[in-house]
Amino acid sequence: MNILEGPKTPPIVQLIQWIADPIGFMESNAKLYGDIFQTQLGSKFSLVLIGDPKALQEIFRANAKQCDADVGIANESLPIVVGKNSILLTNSQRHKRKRKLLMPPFHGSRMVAYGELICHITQQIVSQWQIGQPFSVRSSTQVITMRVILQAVFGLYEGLRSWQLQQALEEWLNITASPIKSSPLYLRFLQQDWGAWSPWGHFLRCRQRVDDLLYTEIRERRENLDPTRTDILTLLMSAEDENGERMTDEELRDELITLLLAGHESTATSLAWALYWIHKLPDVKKKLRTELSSLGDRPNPEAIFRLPYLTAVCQETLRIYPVTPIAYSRVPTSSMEIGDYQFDAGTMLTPCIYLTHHREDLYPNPKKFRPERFLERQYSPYEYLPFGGGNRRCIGMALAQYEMKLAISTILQNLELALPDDRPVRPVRRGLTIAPSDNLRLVVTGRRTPNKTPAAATVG
Ligand code: HEM
Repeated sequence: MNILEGPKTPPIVQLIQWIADPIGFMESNAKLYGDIFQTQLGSKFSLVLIGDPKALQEIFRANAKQCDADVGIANESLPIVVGKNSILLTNSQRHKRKRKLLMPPFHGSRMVAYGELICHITQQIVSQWQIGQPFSVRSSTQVITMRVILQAVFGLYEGLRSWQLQQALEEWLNITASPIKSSPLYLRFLQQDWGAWSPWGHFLRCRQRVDDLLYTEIRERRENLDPTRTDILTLLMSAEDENGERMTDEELRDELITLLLAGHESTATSLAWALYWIHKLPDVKKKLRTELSSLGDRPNPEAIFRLPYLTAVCQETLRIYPVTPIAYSRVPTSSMEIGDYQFDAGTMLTPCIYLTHHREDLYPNPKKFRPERFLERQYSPYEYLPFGGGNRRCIGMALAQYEMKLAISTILQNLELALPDDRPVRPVRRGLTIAPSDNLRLVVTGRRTPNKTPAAATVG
C-alpha cells in the first residue's frame, strides 16, 4: 500500500491558499504529490483530492451504504440558507427518496417544454443591451438564468409576484455572494439580530421576505392546482414517493431555494465563460455560426440542442474551468481500498473535477480551449465530470446544458458582440465556484436579423 502524501504547510496556510487561489493550490500540489493527495484545510477539513479516473470510478460506483456524501466546508452555513430539508443535506435513504421526487421534472425528455421559453427569455434580455456600451457578462448572464429558474422551475411568469420575488432573491443572494456580508453565516458569534441594518438582521429579514413570497405562492398553487402546468414546482407538488407521500410546504420551499442556489449561479458562470471563449477565438465563433446557419430560419430548439460543434464548445467550456472544481466529498463508512491506497472510515474522498479535466494524458495541451477534442474521442464519466457523478450527479444537468446551448445560439443569432479590450480574464473564486474575473465585458457592435430564433412560447 502507498502512503498518502500532501502539503506540509500549516493547515491555516493551506486553507488561505485554497480560498485565495484554488487553481494554483490544486496544480502545485498535484505536481508534487500526484493525482491523489491529502490536504488539511484549516483545523476541521482534511480532504483527499482525487484526480485519477480509476479511483473516481470506484468512488462513484460505491453505493450509499459504503460511501456517503458530505458537503464539507459548506456544512455549517448551508442549512441556514437552504433549510434542513434540502437534498444537499440529506444522506442514505432520505437522499434516495428526495432524488426520486426531484429527478423526473429534470429528465432530458422534459426539456422540450422549456426550450422555447429559454430562447424567448434570452431574446428579451439581449434586446436591452445597447450598441456600443460594454456590459458585465456575468451580471447579464445571471439575469437570464434567474429568469429561467423563476419561470421554468418556480412557474412564475411576468407579474407582481415574479417581480417581487426576483427583487427579494437578488438582495438575499447578494449577501451570500459577498464575503463580508455573509460572514455571520460562518462566524456564529456574529449571528446577532441588532435590527435591519446589522448584517445578521438584514440577512434574516431578506430570508423572511423570500419565504413569505414563496409560501404564499405554494399555498395559492395548492388551492388552485392546475395539472396542465408544466413548471417544475407544479410537478413537484403532485410527485409522490414510494409510500404515496407528497412533499410538505416546508420541503417544497427548501428544495426551491436549493434549485435556485445550485442552478442559477453555476449556469450563469458557465454561460459567461462560453461567451468569453467564443468571442476570444474568432475561429470558434465562425464555426458555430456556420453550424447554426445550416439549420435555416426559425430553428427548432431540439435541433439546436443536438448540434455537434455547439455541444463540443459547451463541453470544452465546462472542461477547462469546471464551475465547481470539486464535487461533494464521499465518506466511506468502513475502511476502503482504492488502487494502492487504504482509506479509513470517515476519510473525505473528494473528486477533483479540475485536476481530472487537466490531465495531459486525457486532454493533450489542457490549457488550450479546443472543442474539437470532444468530436475526436469520447470520454468516460470518470474522465469528464463537470456535473459530478454516481448517486449525487447534478440533478439540473439537462436543464443547464439546454440553457447554455439555447442561450448561446440565441445570442449569436441576434447580435454581433466583441471583447472591448485585450485585458486578460482570469479564473477567480466566487463562493464555491470558479468564475471569470469581474473585468469580463462584451460590447454589442451590431444587431442581426432578429426573427431567426424560435417563436415565443410560455410554459404553464
Ligand atoms: C452548468 C451548470 C451546473 C454545473 C456545472 C453543476 C454542477 C454540479 C455538481 C458538480 C454537483 C455535485 C455532484 C456530485 O458531487 O457528484 C451538482 C449537484 C447538484 N446540482 Fe448542479 N450544476 C449545474 C446546474 C444545476 C442546475 C441548473 C440545477 C437545478 C436547477 C442544479 C441542481 C443540483 C442539485 C439539486 C444538486 C445536488 C444533487 C444531490 O445532492 O443528489 N445544478 N451540480
